[in-house]
Parts: sequence; C-alpha cells; structure tokens
Amino acid sequence: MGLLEKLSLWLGGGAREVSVVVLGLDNSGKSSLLRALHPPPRTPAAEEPPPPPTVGTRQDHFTAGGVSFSAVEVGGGRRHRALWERHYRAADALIYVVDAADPLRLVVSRSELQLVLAAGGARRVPLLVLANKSDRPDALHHLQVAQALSLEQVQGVPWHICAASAASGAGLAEGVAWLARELRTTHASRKGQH
Ligand SMILES: Nc1nc2c(ncn2[C@@H]2O[C@H](COP(=O)(O)OP(=O)(O)OP(=O)(O)O)[C@@H](O)[C@H]2O)c(=O)[nH]1
Ligand SMILES: [Mg+2]
Repeated sequence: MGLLEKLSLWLGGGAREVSVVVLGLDNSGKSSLLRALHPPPRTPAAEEPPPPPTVGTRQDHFTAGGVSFSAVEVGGGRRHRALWERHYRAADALIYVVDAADPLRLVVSRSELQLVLAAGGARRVPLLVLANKSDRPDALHHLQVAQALSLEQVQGVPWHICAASAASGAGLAEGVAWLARELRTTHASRKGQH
C-alpha cells in the first residue's frame, strides 16, 4: 500500500500505520529513543539497563500527533549499514539519529546520511534528525550538528532537526510532532493537486 492510500485510511479514521525507518551510527541512541517513545506506562529510563546493540533490524511502534508509526531500527554498526538503503527505500519517513556528544564521528555520520539519501533517488520522504544525548554537558548544539551534517545542502527533502535526549525524553515530542505534521501536510497538498 502506498503512502497516500495509508494516509487516506488514517485520516479517514482507518487504523493504519505509517512506516518510519530509524537510522544512525551505532551508539547514537536509536533503540533508546524508540524505548523512550513507547507510550506509558513504561519503566523509567534510569531503572532500565541500556539496550544491547541492535543486530540487523528491530521493529517497534509509537504514536505521535494522532499518527501510528511502525518503526524499523536498522543497526548502526558498520556491517549493518548495507541494509540502510533497502529499508530507507521502503519507508514513508526517516528518523536519523546523531550522538551530539560525539563530534569525532559526525563526519562519518554525514557521509552515511548522504549515501542513504542519494540511494533514495527521486523518492523524497520527510527527514527528522535527532541530535541525541543533549542531556550531556559536552553535547553540541543542534545547529552545530546541522552544520556538521551539511543539512542546508539537502534538497528536495523536507527536513527538521531538534535536540533530543532519550535519557530525559526532551525534544522527542517536538520532533515526532513535526514528522506527523509533515506527513499530514504532504498528504493534504497532494490531495489538493488532484
Ligand atoms: N546520556 C545519554 N545516553 C544515551 C542517550 N541515548 C542513548 N544513550 C546511551 O548510548 C548507548 C547506545 O544506545 P543505543 O540506544 O543502544 O544506540 P543504538 O543507536 O541503538 O546503537 P546500535 O543498535 O548499535 O546501532 C547506551 O549506553 C545508551 O544508554 C541519551 O539521550 N543520553
Ligand atoms: Mg540499537
């Protein structure tokens, strides 16, 4: 089923999920963010052990702005990155997670993001970048992360960046609300063209 059909069903009250792929280097915090997006009740982050590194892919679900998301996290370790493109091509939206407290890996993170966007070809789906670990005192400001990733050069893709913390939950609501809004707007404008 295509995005437009899914959104029609969802806007019309049908309970359908929009698929989002969650990418980013290993240790950036993808599993932790998805855990933090789980609806309550959930165990407070401080009481849970950190998630194990993701091997291959993991499925998850969350809801934001009235939209139900079916999320696929693809492991960020080097050997899993070959899987990113395939999952990106099948997704309705991309969440790209960056460890804002690890400036040395931003160059690698930028080139991996550029590769995956290029692999999408003409397919343009919304991109939400989460500058994660903003709770850490050494974390870069999200605008510095945007600059390091050269986001201003990303063309034809609606994108948004915000500071986030899987540890405290900060920034998550803002980020996913943007994504939900963006998907609704895209749907509404396309509908208006027909
Ligand atoms: N301080 C802090 N630590 C975090 C945050 N998010 C994740 N971490 C820690 O970062 C480490 C990696 O988190 P994961 O969620 O496993 O990272 P991942 O991106 O899923 O990694 P892979 O599955 O290997 O690709 C863990 O020790 C987490 O506890 C955050 O917002 N703040
Ligand atoms: Mg993981």
